[in-house]
Amino acid sequence: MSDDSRPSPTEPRTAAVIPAAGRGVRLGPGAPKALRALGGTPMLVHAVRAMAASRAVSLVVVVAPPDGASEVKSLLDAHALPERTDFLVVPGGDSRQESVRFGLDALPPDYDIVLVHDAARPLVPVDTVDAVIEAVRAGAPAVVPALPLADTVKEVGPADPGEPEPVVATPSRARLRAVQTPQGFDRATLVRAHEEVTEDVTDDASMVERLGLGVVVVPGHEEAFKVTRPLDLVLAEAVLARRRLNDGF
Ligand SMILES: Nc1ccn([C@@H]2O[C@H](COP(=O)(O)OP(=O)(O)OP(=O)(O)O)[C@@H](O)[C@H]2O)c(=O)n1
Ligand SMILES: C[C@](O)(CO)[C@H](O)COP(=O)(O)O
Repeated sequence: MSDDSRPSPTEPRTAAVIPAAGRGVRLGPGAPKALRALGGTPMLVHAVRAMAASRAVSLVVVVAPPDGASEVKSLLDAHALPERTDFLVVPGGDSRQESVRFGLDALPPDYDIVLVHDAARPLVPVDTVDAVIEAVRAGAPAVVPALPLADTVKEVGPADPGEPEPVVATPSRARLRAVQTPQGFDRATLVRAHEEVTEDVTDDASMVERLGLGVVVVPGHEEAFKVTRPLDLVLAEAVLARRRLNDGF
């Protein structure tokens, strides 16, 4: 689904919502994270291109920092993006959840499948995007790309001030997965989840889980990592430099 043609009129229409309204506190001082440069181009532009690389995606809704919607619009105008994809920019909210909801509210009616993709995962390969879309098309209400864990995980208990945290359990990692984006949804399911689930969650699929509906996993990709801390930016620059070398530009 990653060539230059448009999706056929009989295919379900797919839109991608990109929450990009976070500050990036863990990355350190500077511009909002999505606007910081990666290989000389704002991270958000990489994320938008990653979604638009899939032939199935015909609309990308960018959820901009609350006071930065016009800056983001100018940014998208200034960078080459595929002509077959439409773009919308809306202001974001105080939390990722709220930003995604604002993105969903802006979706035109004729989209059946919605991807939600962090601007902070700028390098996700198109094959991962397409695998998520295929699984939703095959009937899953919610799909997450995920990878097995490399580290052993400990659950810790509360600690007295100044004391080390006590380990209370070591879950078997065989069935644990580190979840990435884009997460893909049947649109009606995602909208219902955002209407009905009020607890704070860290990803959209957990809201669908709370509705009691099935969420399935497709293989994630190492290059879909999230740029969260300064070292992630170093890794992202290295991955991008390697791609540019391999592509010969
Ligand atoms: N109010 C918010 C908070 C986060 N996000 C987006 O959600 C994605 C994942 O969030 P994260 O990596 O945690 O980004 P930040 O919230 O910016 O990071 P931090 O917690 O370090 O401030 C990012 O693309 C971020 O822009 C958003 O759209 N609106
Ligand atoms: C959605 C997510 O990227 C899946 O791993 C993640 O949960 C976002 O978490 P964050 O704390 O908002 O970075």
